[in-house]
Amino acid sequence: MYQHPTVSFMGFQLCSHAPFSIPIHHKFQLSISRDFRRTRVPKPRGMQQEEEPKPSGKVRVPHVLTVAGSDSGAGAGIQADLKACAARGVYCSTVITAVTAQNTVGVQGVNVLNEDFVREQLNSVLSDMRPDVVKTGMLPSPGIVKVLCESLQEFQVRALVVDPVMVSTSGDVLAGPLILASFREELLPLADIVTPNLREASTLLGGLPMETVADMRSAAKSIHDIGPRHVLVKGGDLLASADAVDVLFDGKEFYEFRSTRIKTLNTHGTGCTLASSIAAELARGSSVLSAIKIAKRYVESALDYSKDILIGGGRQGPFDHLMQLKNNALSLRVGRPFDPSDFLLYAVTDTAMNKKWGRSMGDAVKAAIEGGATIVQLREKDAETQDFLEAAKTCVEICRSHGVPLLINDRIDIALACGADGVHVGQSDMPARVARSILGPDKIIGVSCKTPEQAEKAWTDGADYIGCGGVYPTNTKENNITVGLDGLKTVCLESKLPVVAIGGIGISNAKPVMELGVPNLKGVAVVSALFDRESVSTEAQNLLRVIVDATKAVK
Ligand SMILES: Cc1ncc(COP(=O)(O)OP(=O)(O)O)c(N)n1
Ligand SMILES: Cc1nc(C(=O)O)sc1CCOP(=O)(O)O
Ligand SMILES: [Mg+2]
Repeated sequence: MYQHPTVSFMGFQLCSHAPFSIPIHHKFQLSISRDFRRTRVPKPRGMQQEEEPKPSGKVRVPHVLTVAGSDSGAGAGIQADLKACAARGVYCSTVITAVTAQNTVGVQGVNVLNEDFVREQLNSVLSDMRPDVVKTGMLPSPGIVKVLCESLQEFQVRALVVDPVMVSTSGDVLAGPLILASFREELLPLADIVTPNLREASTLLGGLPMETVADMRSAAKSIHDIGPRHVLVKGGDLLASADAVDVLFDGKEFYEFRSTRIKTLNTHGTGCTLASSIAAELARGSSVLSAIKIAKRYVESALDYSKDILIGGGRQGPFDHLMQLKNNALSLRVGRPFDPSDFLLYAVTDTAMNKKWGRSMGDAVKAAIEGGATIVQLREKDAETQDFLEAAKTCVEICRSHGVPLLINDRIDIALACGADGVHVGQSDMPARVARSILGPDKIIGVSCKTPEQAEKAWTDGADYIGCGGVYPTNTKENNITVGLDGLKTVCLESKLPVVAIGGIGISNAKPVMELGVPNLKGVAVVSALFDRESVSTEAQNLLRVIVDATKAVK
């Protein structure tokens, strides 16, 4: 018997061109029996994948297949699932069930995919790529639910996470009443975990009121009776509770997860993200309980991180799954890309000198920039970590407001925590290659080099510049080997990276350094010539004049 039903979503007439009711496969009849619990599809958990021989030298990566709708605004749906899995280090393949036109205002249109084509996508992925976990989101027609359940019978996976999407966070209906029966009778009995919000839990239970944590508990129990192994009722919308409370029921015990509400409107896609993060953790081998804990922690961090980002003009914005947008926006505030001319006058701070002259780190940095310093490095050998971080944050603001890059000496952790533009490392510090892998492609990394070999390694390790010295003897750095002007010239001639000269340089001897006239030499880095003086800004002004004049003279 074939029917061509027309389903209405928010006033849109949606027609699945494929039949909703298909001849029932013999195997499938078992799983739609009324006694959901006894007829659960047997799952030999993890057996299939683990028994298969792996080609030698290859690493199997955890893999989630998401079966969901596309969100053109990319805050929810397939796009959220992809980003969440990527953020959690899990591969994510996709079967698209519907394409929605939506943004931060709401859902403007829905186009449901033909269920035969959904089946084709499922076959393609499940037959070849063998996902560990399947996560479902928007399943907009009973036919699609049926196709999915059949595929899950044919291709077994370790776990099924069902996010029973029915209404979008903007209040638009994404799966109509016809789906309810399919969810209850076909999909939920197969699920390892189902993650309804309050409205979805209430709908699944025929409109049960959901006003208290006690209501959530009783809903979790009733939904568990439908067949899923675990039920997580999400209480984010619970008005009666100051905290956000989620309730998990595993058939025996209740667990409550409480967290402080994050004040943000950027919450579009939190449901999809939580479910796909749970799926990702299950794919990595976590138990359901710890998968929920980790997934919740991840979502909370992403929401907190994104609470002030602005995308779209609607009521509810997306958040930043990869927690990168804010950092990028901050580093873009420098206003221009980093350039070797930034090295002309490189000011390097010193804890003891600031103390001696009664200056805060921020005051010292401000004065150096006012005098013309083109780049700043915080080299705080004696500062306590907390004090260093607080002062570094202040210096980041000062430098940003002047468009001057700020680097941190030695301390990658401080650089990350304060949002600095990069780091400077020496031969016995964190290797530049490791620093690059931690800091990513954008941050500036400098390496101290005394020889052409070290300069070559800095280049291959992904550094952006090298510091070469000591050009002259210095009291600022103990036991420092002096390479002299000759040593500096040799390194500059061999280096593939821009070079900044350092060590004992001041107004009286900066001229011969810049007059070496080697193209790679871009400037001088100084500590005591600026910071062990009464007026940092005056010294910076005078030194900059010497450097600029000497540079002009050799051109
Ligand atoms: C620009 C610049 N060049 C060299 C150094 C020295 O770094 P390193 O060799 O790691 O020694 P410390 O400064 O950490 O004592 C530098 N800081 N800046
Ligand atoms: C931090 C540092 N690194 C050096 C190197 O040779 O790599 S010399 C040095 C100290 C530079 O201080 P001042 O300008 O007071 O001489
Ligand atoms: Mg160092």
